[in-house]
Amino acid sequence: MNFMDPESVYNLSNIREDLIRMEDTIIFNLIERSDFYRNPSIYVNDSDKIKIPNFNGSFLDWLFQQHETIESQVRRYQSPDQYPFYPNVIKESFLPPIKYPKLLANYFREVNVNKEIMEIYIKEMIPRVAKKEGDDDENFGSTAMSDIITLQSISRRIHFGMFVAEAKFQADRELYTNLIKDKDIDGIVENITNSAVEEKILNRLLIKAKTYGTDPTSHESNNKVHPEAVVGIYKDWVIPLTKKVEVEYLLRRLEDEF
Ligand SMILES: O=C(O)C(=O)C[C@]1(C(=O)O)C=C[C@@H](O)C=C1
Repeated sequence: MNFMDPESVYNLSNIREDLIRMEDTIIFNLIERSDFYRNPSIYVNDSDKIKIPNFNGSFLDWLFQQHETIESQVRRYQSPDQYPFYPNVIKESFLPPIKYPKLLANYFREVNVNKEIMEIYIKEMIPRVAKKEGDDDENFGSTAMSDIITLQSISRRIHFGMFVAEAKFQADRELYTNLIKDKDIDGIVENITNSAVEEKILNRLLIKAKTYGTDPTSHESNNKVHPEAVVGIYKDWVIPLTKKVEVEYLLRRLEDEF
């Protein structure tokens, strides 16, 4: 899809094609992260572990905030598929704003589940992916960089739920308008769910994770990241959070009349 061409954005098969491409990025990012220990010290605000001058937060917070401040100045967070983890560190860009056409309802910037993504990533995903539990390998910078790239790729995928939601709304305005008026969350969830598509995604992920994590010249299986871990991450969090974004977006959809 092309953000300058709204019709291409409201096409569900175009959106799903992009979601499939993102699977590759996310799997490779998880494989990169799996090369490091769990390194719990980088996720806690504890000066006995890592002392950061003039900063209240974890080492990951510190590094990620520097990134978002810089990236905001090259317009990263103007793009409708990019949502900051630390909205308060965002700066204006010295570049002129990019003039995107209207793609989503006017409150779309307020739908941001990155806080939840961050918590789940640290508590649930990292333990499933990291090479070794517990021990710090002192690769704090590399590990946190790998976390930033992985979190950004997962966040982009999940917030794509808004394009999915908008496409579904436009395909059946009457149905969704009634559900939204009734605040019928269960009805919305039921209608946005396509179990066959979900099953296909999980089956494909298992094959991709096995393939990408294995040396193609070797016959031995030496998976870098457990393929079942990737499937579990999608099944338990990535798809449910995408649906949560869809529901949050749809529940407010009648605020905007376009
Ligand atoms: O493709 C869709 O229709 C979506 O809503 C996206 C998605 C997903 O997260 O991949 C979420 C819910 C559907 O059940 C199927 C897939």
